[in-house]
Amino acid sequence: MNKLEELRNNIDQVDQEIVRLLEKRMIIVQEISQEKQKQEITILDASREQAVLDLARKNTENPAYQETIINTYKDIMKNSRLYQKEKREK
Ligand SMILES: O=C(O)C(=O)C[C@]1(C(=O)O)C=C[C@@H](O)C=C1
Repeated sequence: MNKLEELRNNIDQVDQEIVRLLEKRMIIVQEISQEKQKQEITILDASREQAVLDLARKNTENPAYQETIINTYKDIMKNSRLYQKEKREK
């Protein structure tokens, strides 16, 4: 295996874990969504999103990766809101 293939194999393994964890996160999002619907709470909670971003920043060890990881989290939460919105419309 050449170096590029080997590195891409490493990414595939990490991605497998990421997908597993994202699915785990979505199961919780689904439960939160139902609970917020029951309590008639809006989907967007800006202060909670800020807290999630603060924690992600704190958990990032290498400052060089911070911006990328924060942007990824913004995307994750944007899609989490989209999922919740689509569920409510059904
Ligand atoms: O914690 C919530 O209330 C959620 O709906 C979950 C979540 C998230 O994906 O982390 C999504 C939307 C909210 O704006 C805040 C956080």
